[in-house]
Amino acid sequence: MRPGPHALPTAPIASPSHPGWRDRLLAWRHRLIASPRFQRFAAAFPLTRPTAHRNASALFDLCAGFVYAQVLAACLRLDLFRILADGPLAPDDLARRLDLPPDRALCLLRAAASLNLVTALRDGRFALGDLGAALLGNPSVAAMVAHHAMLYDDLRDPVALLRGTHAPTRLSGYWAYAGSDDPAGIDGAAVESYSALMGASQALVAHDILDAYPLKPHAHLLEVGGGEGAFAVEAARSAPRLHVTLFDLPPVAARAERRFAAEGLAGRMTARGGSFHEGLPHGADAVSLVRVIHDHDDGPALALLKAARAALPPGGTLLLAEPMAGTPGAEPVGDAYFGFYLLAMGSGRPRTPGELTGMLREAGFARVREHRTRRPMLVRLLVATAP
Ligand SMILES: CC(C)=CCC/C(C)=C/CC/C(C)=C/C=C/C(C)=C/C=C/C=C(C)/C=C/C=C(C)/C=C/C=C(C)/C=C/CC(C)(C)O
Ligand SMILES: C[S@@+](CC[C@H](N)C(=O)[O-])C[C@H]1O[C@@H](n2cnc3c(N)ncnc32)[C@H](O)[C@@H]1O
Repeated sequence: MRPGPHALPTAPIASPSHPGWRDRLLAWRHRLIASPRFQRFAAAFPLTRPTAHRNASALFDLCAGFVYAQVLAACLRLDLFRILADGPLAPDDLARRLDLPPDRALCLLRAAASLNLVTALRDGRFALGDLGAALLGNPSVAAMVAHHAMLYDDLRDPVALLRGTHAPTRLSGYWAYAGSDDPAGIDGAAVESYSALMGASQALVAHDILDAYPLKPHAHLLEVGGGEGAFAVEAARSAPRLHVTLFDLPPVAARAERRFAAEGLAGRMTARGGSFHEGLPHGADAVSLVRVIHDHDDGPALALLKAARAALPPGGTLLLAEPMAGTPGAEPVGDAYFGFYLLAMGSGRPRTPGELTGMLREAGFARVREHRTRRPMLVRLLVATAP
């Protein structure tokens, strides 16, 4: 387990012995909301009823979220959405296809319908729901849900995880490079599973990044921590004159190399193996870090940004793309999901665009701008220029 908590940027805090009027107002509001009498009143009074119901519902969802996630996991394991892809089916037919007793199948179908994963039709049959249909188009999400079994185990005692007293986590074993003293020495078997998961899920983010920042103006991209090369391949396809060098741990780079050959792109794409903690190859006019910086604690993350700066010529461009903390409308994705995910992994943390901008400046980049992506929940993009 990693040592103590990270130092975080601090904001001025009102002294608890002299609370300001805002603190007193907040304390009064919280006492009121905590009062069972007020809760009963607010749930009945027409002007407060909608907010009271919304809050009660939000709190219930927080209590029950892990059950909802297991309903989803069961649907995916039983292949329910693919079974329904050809059209609605009666519960008995579904029970047979799912290999479940009829009453258990109905239990799952009703649960899935309540979560908009499937739809209960008036004639008693069940059809795909909007969310189930969306999942069919994103097979990598199903792979993510399956691998969450490890995260479930690691979150069994969240306080031990926070205190650093947890036994070694399953995710820290899965992500072999997390906390490794010799990442370049990691063997092929240790990278196979996470590389395949990342390769599949890169489809979720690659187009969003390339649409937000077209690479056509560049001659040579160094794709750092590029995994099996899904982003690198999309980048090369989006800019037909672009040369791409992918840099990753040796066994991962070997997987990417095979992919470039299979895609017929070996002429302008190469993969190099090594550890980026030892520096980066020079010669590219753009460097990309896709879902890489958040894996690393502040010291190594800053060192990597400095290595990227050193690898670029004056005017060169750095693309930093990953899910970020504090994303408006998706705060729980960055701060809760990735915050705890990376805690379980034992390395890194999600950072706000402001924190990353500060690190990029400290690493020597001159201009940092955010380019809006289509789905900031999944990936945001900072583009920095080397002076
Ligand atoms: C048809 C008509 C007329 C109207 C329909 C109404 C309408 C507009 C409906 C919308 C339908 C639609 C297009 C829906 C689309 C939904 C999509 C695209 C959903 C996408 C969901 C994506 C999800 C849930 C992604 C999940 C990603 C996860 C869990 C990622 C995890 C990543 C990890 C663990 C990464 C680890 C890497 C590390 C270690 C942190 O570095
Ligand atoms: C979370 S994955 C992201 C992969 C890919 N960029 C994506 O978005 O799918 C992080 C990548 O960084 C690579 N990596 C981790 N430590 C590394 C190191 N010290 N040197 C080079 N690559 C490393 C991993 O092998 C992995 O492919």
